Amino acid sequence: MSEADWTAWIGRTELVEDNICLTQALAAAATLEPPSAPLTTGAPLPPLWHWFYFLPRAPQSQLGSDGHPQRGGFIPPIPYPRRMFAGARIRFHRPLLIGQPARREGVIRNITQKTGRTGPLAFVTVGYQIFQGDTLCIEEEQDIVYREPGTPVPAPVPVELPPVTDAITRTVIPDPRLLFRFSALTFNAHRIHYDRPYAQQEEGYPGLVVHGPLVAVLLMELTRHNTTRPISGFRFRSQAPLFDLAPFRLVARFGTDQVELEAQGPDGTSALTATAELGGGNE
Ligand SMILES: C/C(=C\C(=O)SCCNC(=O)CCNC(=O)[C@H](O)C(C)(C)COP(=O)(O)OP(=O)(O)OC[C@H]1O[C@@H](n2cnc3c(N)ncnc32)[C@H](O)[C@@H]1OP(=O)(O)O)C(=O)O
Repeated sequence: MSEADWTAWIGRTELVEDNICLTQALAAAATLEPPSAPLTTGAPLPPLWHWFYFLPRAPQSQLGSDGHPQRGGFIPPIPYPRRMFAGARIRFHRPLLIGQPARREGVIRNITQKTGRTGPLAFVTVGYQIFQGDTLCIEEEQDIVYREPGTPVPAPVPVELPPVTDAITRTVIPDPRLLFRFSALTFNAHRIHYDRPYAQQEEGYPGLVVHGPLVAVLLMELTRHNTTRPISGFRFRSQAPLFDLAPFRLVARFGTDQVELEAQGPDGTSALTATAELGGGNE
């Protein structure tokens, strides 16, 4: 299938309705262990937790061998086999309220083909708007990248990371239980996150791959628990994969109106960078 055929997907839309149910928020809280008060019906859903709703509904018979829904429905039929979450940009207008229905309108915004250091890359940019009633609560753009089979990725060689004195840090142990729970919360059956022989033999990774959105959520959690200000925006880019083979470090540097965030791999690689915008200031 040619690139021209994929680009016919630009403008394709998808509507998903859901209830921002308490059960799912409690499952997320059990996984992420926020230090704040337990969530209740009517409370605001923490930022980025909308990823635990509007879950994929492809029947089992319509999953691809990688575990994702077969392409060619909403997502274009890019022929490259290896899918990764590359990044996202999000604006939070008003928190979603737990216990109320919501709807997510999606659209394929763009499809671009590039050649990276690792080989050909096809980026699909998906736009989302999430509403409760008539109120636009969240706007988001996600970049998904598709890659050809490549040479196996070597395991990172852990080094002693330099101490950080001007930032808040947290070390995360990405064990398979955490990855499994995050896959379950997002109903994401992609086998690179839980099926080690598949991740190693079919996609060439040295271990289970840590979800980019999990790292982003953990950085958001670090941010929101260290400020009283609302989060008005968030953007991140996954630059290198993290694996379940060794702990990684989260770093949050608070500025006046924004927080610069980073996830550092065990070898010191900057695996994911993000920026959280703080609202409620003097703007
Ligand atoms: C959920 C879920 C899946 C996952 O969570 S997978 C785990 C999370 N994601 C990752 O670990 C991805 C980590 N990133 C990478 O491995 C590399 O960035 C990637 C995507 C393989 C690209 O590396 P390259 O070395 O081949 O690319 P270059 O640095 O040479 O750049 C080439 C052009 O591509 C643009 N680009 C690169 N990375 C990104 C990115 N993350 N976001 C947007 N654009 C990117 C780069 O700017 C270059 O563009 P030019 O226009 O300047 O040529 C699930 O599946 O649901």
